[in-house]
Amino acid sequence: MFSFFKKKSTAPAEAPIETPAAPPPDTETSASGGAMGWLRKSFGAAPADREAPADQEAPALPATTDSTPPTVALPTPKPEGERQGWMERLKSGLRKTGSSIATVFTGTQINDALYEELEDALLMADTGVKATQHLLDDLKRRVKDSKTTEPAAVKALLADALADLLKPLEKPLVIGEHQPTVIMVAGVNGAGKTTSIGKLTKHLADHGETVLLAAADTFRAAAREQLGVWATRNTVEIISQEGGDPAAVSFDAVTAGRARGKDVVLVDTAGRLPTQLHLMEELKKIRRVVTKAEASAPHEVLLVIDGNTGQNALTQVRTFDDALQLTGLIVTKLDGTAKGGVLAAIAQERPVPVYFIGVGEKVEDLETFNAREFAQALLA
Ligand SMILES: Nc1nc2c(ncn2[C@@H]2O[C@H](COP(=O)(O)OP(=O)(O)OP(=O)(O)O)[C@@H](O)[C@H]2O)c(=O)[nH]1
Repeated sequence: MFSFFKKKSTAPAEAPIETPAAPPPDTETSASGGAMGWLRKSFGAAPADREAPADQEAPALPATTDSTPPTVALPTPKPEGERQGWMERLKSGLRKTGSSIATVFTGTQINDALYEELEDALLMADTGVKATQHLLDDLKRRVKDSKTTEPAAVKALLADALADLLKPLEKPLVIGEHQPTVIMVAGVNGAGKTTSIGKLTKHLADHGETVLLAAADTFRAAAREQLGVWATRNTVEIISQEGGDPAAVSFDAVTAGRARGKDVVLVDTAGRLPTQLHLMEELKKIRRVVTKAEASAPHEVLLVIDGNTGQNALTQVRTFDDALQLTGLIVTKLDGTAKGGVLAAIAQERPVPVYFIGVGEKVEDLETFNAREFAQALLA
């Protein structure tokens, strides 16, 4: 599945633990735990040029025993069979979105009717007015330049236009530039946060990463339990507390992650609607308090969006980005959705990088986002 890179020494696996109540967020704590093995790797290529928020510009945590610079490399090529398998799942997941677009190209002529039909199909796929207009203009230019006369060839040109539009969203998640890499995850209820964190944890753990999970949903027992299951399954530690302040749990987790030499701290937050202003304030507080625990953190602020929600997902990206200065997205549930065009809308209107896309509930159904693969799968 994901591509991981070079691994240095590994430490023995730790037993999963449930920690006691978190300390107050304003107090520096020294959590127990021995030093772990150090790893330096990345999910892929160098970061794209999205500006880091001002409060993320503090120097990186120097607490590392590893003199090797972080690996920032291109994704490891997947074995042929594995790659094929993913493309098949992606294609089948996107079939509902793609089929109505693909039907447009079954005629014999390239004329206004074709473009009108295409416009309708793109809008129906929740591509949004701006991205639809952009794609149509770009496509017409490509058709003219290439003197294309076959509708089937126009479909290939649309795939090119779509891949170019989506390209700025393609960015790998880099792990290893900080010790630990602190990743905060937010999203509306049921978007797939905990599942995506679980899948990420599994892949990180499978590749020898030491992970600490923070169950910052202190109110919903089921959410903590769900995260706890992933922690146990992957033999990683979890900081969990019933009731109390989610920011305090996050603070404790980051402090413990530093003290125990973890590679990654993943903070799972409670689901909330962007319209619930007090809960959005709570998220901002978690972010601030994480920075108190580690000046350079959070290194990633991810929003998980449900691909089924189409244009609503774009609204969520805007609002959460304004509140938290997002560094990346995970788009889930692209399987069976007729609204997969929303990625084009995001690329056009709020291009926050898409680190992963999900096309199912299984671990292998979450993969890194590749613009060309996505465009090809959509118009297959
Ligand atoms: N079909 C499909 N289902 C998914 C995908 N990702 C997650 N799910 C399912 O979506 C449901 C909600 O996922 P959770 O991970 O619990 O969502 P959450 O955002 O943590 O939810 P809250 O804790 O309530 O905010 C679960 O049944 C998941 O199995 C996906 O890519 N495709």
